[in-house]
Amino acid sequence: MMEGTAGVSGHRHPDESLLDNPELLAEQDPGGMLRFTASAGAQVRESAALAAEANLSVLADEGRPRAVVIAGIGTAGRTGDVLATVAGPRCPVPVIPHRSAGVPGWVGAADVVIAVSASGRSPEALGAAEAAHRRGARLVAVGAPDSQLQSVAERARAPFIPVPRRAPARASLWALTVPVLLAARTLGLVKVNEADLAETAARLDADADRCRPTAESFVNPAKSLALGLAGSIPIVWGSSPLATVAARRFGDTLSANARYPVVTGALGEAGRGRVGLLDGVFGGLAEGERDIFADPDEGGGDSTRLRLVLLRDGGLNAEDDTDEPLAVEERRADAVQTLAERRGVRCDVVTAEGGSALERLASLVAVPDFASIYLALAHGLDPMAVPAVSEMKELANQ
Ligand SMILES: O=P(O)(O)OC[C@H]1O[C@@H](O)[C@@H](O)[C@@H](O)[C@@H]1O
Repeated sequence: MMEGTAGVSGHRHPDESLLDNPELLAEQDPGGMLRFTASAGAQVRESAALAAEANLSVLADEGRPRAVVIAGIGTAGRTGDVLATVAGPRCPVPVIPHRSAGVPGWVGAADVVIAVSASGRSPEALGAAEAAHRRGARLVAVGAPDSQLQSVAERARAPFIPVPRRAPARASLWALTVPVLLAARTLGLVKVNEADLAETAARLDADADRCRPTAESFVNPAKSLALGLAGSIPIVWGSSPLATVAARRFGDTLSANARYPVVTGALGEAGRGRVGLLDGVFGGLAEGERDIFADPDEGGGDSTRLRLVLLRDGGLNAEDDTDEPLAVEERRADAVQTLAERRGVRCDVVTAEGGSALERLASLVAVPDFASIYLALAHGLDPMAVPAVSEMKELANQ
């Protein structure tokens, strides 16, 4: 164990053996981040039940809104990206994730604001809920029971979905996402049915089982993904808009849980610029320098390298003429794999599975979520407590 600056401690180099020692894993994860993450399927079921109890139907009384704004920060903000991608290009109204204080200037009585906050007290969600109320927009709020957000929603006579708090917020992605989707369904913006929710929950359960701490690295997809990434700079690209949301989520968890720098984005966009990273000092140039007789699995003290994680969707919308043709997406994903191989940059591929957009998203999020935690644990980092985030809040007085 190395003491870093300002009381931050951990191993500079990953301790791979730790991942196959469930007792030590539990010790390194005192807050139970693995357990919270394994509750993803249960979160889907619980939040669906909570949303059913809330009086969401009042949202539909005034018909289809002009636009929907999803206000929140961090993981709460990601739920807006999930809604936008699940609603897809055929969504009849704009779906706009909003991460800064208040709401956009144009929001008014014709619009719906969904304010989301796991703690129920982020200034961004609270400010948005208050602004929505002032401007006469329809409001729905999602967050911790008995929170400030609940009070604002009550004052505004707006539906509130009380999502039990699981600290930290990033362990509540599914608990927060489902009410957002169900509010949008009430407004006629997404087609998410009960079977989709049940199948998504079942997939999250099955993936949690494959990624459980007692499953050893060679059969555990999350442990092997973590070990592949250890010591490298991860580049995570999604082949479709849906896969790109999953890529950004992996960026969130790799940074917060494992404290790794990471580049994330859409492969289509990356192909016009950022793919150049593969040519650079952390890509082809570093690989060219490698000692060909060295053990390829040996971390060692030599140069840091990129590791590409490609999240491949494969898509459901082959018939959908407003989407990019599936064949284009597939060709581009194949191309970047070939390119990575040419540059000697190793590449992990996670391929979406499932019959609905939501289940496909879940299949791209679950294993990476666990991988980010195993990567933290391999470095002796508590995946739950992030001193820099708390210190930043203190310094900024938030
Ligand atoms: O969802 P709430 O509680 O508003 O938090 C929003 C965000 O706040 C930040 O400070 C971090 O804690 C994030 O992990 C979190 O997603």
